[in-house]
Order: sequence, then C-alpha cells, then structure tokens
Amino acid sequence: MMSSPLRTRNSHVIETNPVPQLPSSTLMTTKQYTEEEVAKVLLVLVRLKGFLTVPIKQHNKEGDLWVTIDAKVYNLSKFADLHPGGANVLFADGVAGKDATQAFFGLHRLEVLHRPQYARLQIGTILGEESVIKAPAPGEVSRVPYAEPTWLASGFQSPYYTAGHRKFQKAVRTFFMEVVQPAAIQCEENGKRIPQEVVDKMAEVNVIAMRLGPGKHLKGRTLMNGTVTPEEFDYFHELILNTELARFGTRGFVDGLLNGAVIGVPPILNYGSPELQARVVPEILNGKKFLALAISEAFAGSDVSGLQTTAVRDGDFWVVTGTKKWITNGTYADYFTTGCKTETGFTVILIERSDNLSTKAIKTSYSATAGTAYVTFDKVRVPVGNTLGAVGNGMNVILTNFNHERWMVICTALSAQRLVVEECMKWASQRMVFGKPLTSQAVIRSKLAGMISRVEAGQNWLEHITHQMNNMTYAEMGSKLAGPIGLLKSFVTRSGEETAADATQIFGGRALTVSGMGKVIENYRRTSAFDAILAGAEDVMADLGVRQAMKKMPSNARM
Ligand code: HEM
Repeated sequence: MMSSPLRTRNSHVIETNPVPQLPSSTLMTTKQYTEEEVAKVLLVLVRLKGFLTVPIKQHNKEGDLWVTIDAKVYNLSKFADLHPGGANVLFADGVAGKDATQAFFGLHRLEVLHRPQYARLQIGTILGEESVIKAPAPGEVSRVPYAEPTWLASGFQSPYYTAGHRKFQKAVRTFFMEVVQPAAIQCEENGKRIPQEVVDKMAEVNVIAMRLGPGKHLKGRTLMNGTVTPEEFDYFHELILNTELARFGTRGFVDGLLNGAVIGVPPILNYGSPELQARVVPEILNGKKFLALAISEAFAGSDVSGLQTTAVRDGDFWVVTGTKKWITNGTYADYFTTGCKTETGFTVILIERSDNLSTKAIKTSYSATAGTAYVTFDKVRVPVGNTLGAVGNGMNVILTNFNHERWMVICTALSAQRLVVEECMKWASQRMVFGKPLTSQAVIRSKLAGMISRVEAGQNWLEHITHQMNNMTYAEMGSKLAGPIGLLKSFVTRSGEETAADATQIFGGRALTVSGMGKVIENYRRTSAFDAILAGAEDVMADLGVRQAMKKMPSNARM
C-alpha cells in the first residue's frame, strides 16, 4: 500500500498513494502542525484527492503552474501574468513544473524571494530535501572568499584585532543589518534624509559619538550596549564601524548617515571653547541636531587657500558673507563648521542656521539622501565665541581635520569595493554562459585576481596606518600620517575605479540597471568617483603624499 516517493533532481516527480501518504507527498508546508491539526489537514486533503496524486511536473500550464527553487515549491499560477519578466519565460521547458533553481539565480537576486509579496508564493518544501541557499543571518559573516577582511575569515590571524574587536564587529553588524540597512535601501532610492527614528536608535547605542573616533567625547557613554568601554575604544573599533556601514551598496546613504558630523564635529572637540562644546556637542551626538562641514566653494575645492567666504569682525560678532558648495548633509544641517577668510588668514567658525543662512539642494549623480547643498551666508552674525582655534590658524584646523576625514573615506571606500568583489565572486559562479559558469573563462578569473589583490593591498595598508593612529598623538598624526593617508586614499580610489570597470565587464548590461542582479555594481560604478573627489581629489592626494615625503628627504641622501 505504502509506496515510497520517487523524485529526480530535475523533474521532482513524486508518486504517492492518496490518503495515508501525506508525509511522502510532493510538498510539505513550512508551518509546523500539531497532531490534531495534521488530522484536520489530512481530512481536507482527502477531499482534494487529485492534489496528492499529481506530481509537480504536471503543474506546468496556464492556471496551474508550479516551479521549485532550492527545494521550495512556488505556485505561480496567478502570479505568471504579473511576473516582471513576463509569463512566457515561466512556461518554458525546463522551468514550468521543474526545478528552476539555476534559471532563477541566473536572473534574480535571492532577496526577490524574501520580499513579502513573493515569499507568499511559496506553498511548501520538497520532502527530504534541504534548502541550501541562504542569506547570512544578521551579524553573520560571509563565507564567500575575500568577501570579508582576512581577520574575519575562518582560520586566519591578525596582529591588530582582539577578541573585543570581534565581539564589537558582530554587535555592530547585527545592529546595522537590523536597524540601518532597511533605511539605507529606502533612502538611497527615494532620496529622503535618514529617518529620525533610525538616528535615535543610533544615538541610543552611541554610533554617532563613536564615529568621531576615540576621545573624551565618549566618556560616560555606553557604547553598543556595553560591548566596548569608552577607554577601550580605539581606531580599529572605528574602522569596524566605517566598514560595516558601507556594506549595503548604497553610496549616497553612506554620506547621508550623518557624515557631516563625522567630519565637522572634530574641529569643535579639538579647538572649540569648553562652553561651546558643552552647548553644541551633546545635542549632535544625541541625534537631536545635525552638523555639516562647510569648506569647499565653487571657487576652491582641494585648493583651500582659494576660499572666498569672508568673516569680518563687528564687536563681539563675526559677519560672514559668501557661499559654499558640495556641502554633505547641508540641506538639513543645523550647524556649519565653516572655513572663512579673515583679516589675518583663515579662521574656522561654527555657524548656526538662521534666517540669513540658506541652503539649496544640489543635484548630484548619487542619491539626494546625502543632503548635498549649496549654502549661502548673507551677512550672518556669529558670536566670536564660536571661533574654532586661534584667529588666522584656520588652515591648520582644516588640514589636521582632513587626516581623519580621509582615513574615514578610505575605510568606507574599501568596504564598498570589497562588496563589489563579493558580488563578482557570486555572479561569476552562478552565471552560466555556453553551459558553463563565468568562472570558466580565464579573462574573468584574471579580472577577479586584479580586484581581489587591490582590495587586499588597500586593506593591509589601511590596517597598518590605523595601528599607527592608535599609537600617535593627534599632532603626530598630522605631521607623520598626512602623506601616507593621502597616498593610500589615492591608491584606494584609483583601485576602485579599476574595480568598477572590471565589475561592469563581468556583469555586462546588468551593471547599467539600478535594480536587479547588477544593482550593487551600478551603484558602485556611478558613485565610486565620489570617493576620488570628496575630502581631496585623487591626484592631489597622491601629490600630497610625495610632497610630504620630499620634505623629509635627508639633505645628505645621495645615490
Ligand atoms: C518565485 C518565482 C519568481 C519570482 C518571485 C520572480 C520575480 C521577478 C522579479 C521581481 C523580476 C524583476 C527583476 C528583479 O527584481 O530581479 C523578475 C524578472 C525576471 N524573471 Fe522572474 N521571478 C520568478 C521566477 C522566474 C523564473 C523561474 C524565471 C525563469 C526563466 C524567471 C525569469 C525572469 C526574467 C527573464 C526576468 C527579467 C530579468 C531581467 O530583466 O534581467 N523568473 N522576476
């Protein structure tokens, strides 16, 4: 009476006898049933006799269409006409009523199956077969080779990271995947600023404060629910934060994630008066107010000496007039850390938004979620107490601040680059051409070799510099690391452009569409140039590195 299920990998034919054979039927619902419920289900199924006797392969026609993908059974009968790829493809030989796993993953990202409107098309699983294709759970590291920095790969050691860093990394990844990633994807698409509830949650675990790096501003704060103490927090913790937040393939959002504060608050911490710090810093670190760094102008970018915004003294006030361009987070910032021309050189002044300060969004080729603005100061009156550092010492304030900003850009740029490597590794393995995976082509493997080598070289250099930062004073960093950081930034962004070009070749037309298989590559190809410009143009960075080295050439050095 009991016949055993017969199934082949390709057809999923399963013959069953009607009633007592439920366990060996073609599918088993994912819901867990009690014995009592099972009995009820059996009764219902008895009435639907045909259901148990029809093998999956016969559900292959209009109005009755099933496919299996990775041991899960999907009923596409009603969906076929709504399918974005058209109904015809679903009725093709090798798809309708069959195992469509390979066809599906050649055309869709796994996340498609997780979208609620599609997840509900799943009506069961194939008995005795395990679903093997899974997205990493929140906090989990990827097992795709080179998808993670080596210190996170199983079996590898690192001289830099402690057990504490590992614990922190896991907590940060979980937090970012659960709390930030959904907002990142939405904001990247709709161009809106980061939602306040996400900012509040980040403030709760002190992400905003930690992104400014180690220092006294962390004192008394509970970091990532106590995973690390303020005293233990070092630049490797900050590197981890920067790495994790750039893993979503949403470059505009990386800047939208309050980068203005990351680059604009350090001058207040390092040069602001205690009163100013006490008034302004807590509300920013608690996510209640926003800040932007306002240095670049239409008149001057990397050549800060050409700035034209002026600040003129009038009693206890500065009167600031001028414009600033490309100001990240500027559209919604409450404060602007602003580089101004004063009588005796340059001075950095913290300026609060007021009626005389207006901002206008600038359309860029990355998402408006970054809040890129054109800022106009129309005789804005600012208390002299808002001066950051000595009057005339602004160039020093700006230049020392650049080190941390550029190092942060390197961290996020490398993380985004590594994500591209992961995408290419996956795609080259799952994409079939002429009956073989893309990886069977030597030219593809050669491109992968190039992109892996570049990201690994950048990572190792970054970790080496980060180690120096942990062991130097702020002033030492300024004098010793400006050159190496400039060179590394230039190396990483140049690598990024090569990697974007290689990835585009590997993904072909898919790299040109903002959704679907190549969406990460499209975003990266379109936005990697931002890293090569923001915080110092690539060529200027390379030149800075060499100029700094030349300054240190011993006068008696000869060949
Ligand atoms: C559960 C089953 C399926 C769902 C929910 C689904 C959903 C989708 C969605 C949402 C898209 C739009 C592009 C994207 O977001 O990736 C799409 C495109 C497409 N789908 Fe499906 N699909 C399914 C199964 C299949 C199968 C079995 C095939 C077999 C050939 C197929 C062929 C296509 C094609 C050719 C496109 C257009 C791809 C492109 O423009 O690059 N789909 N599908």
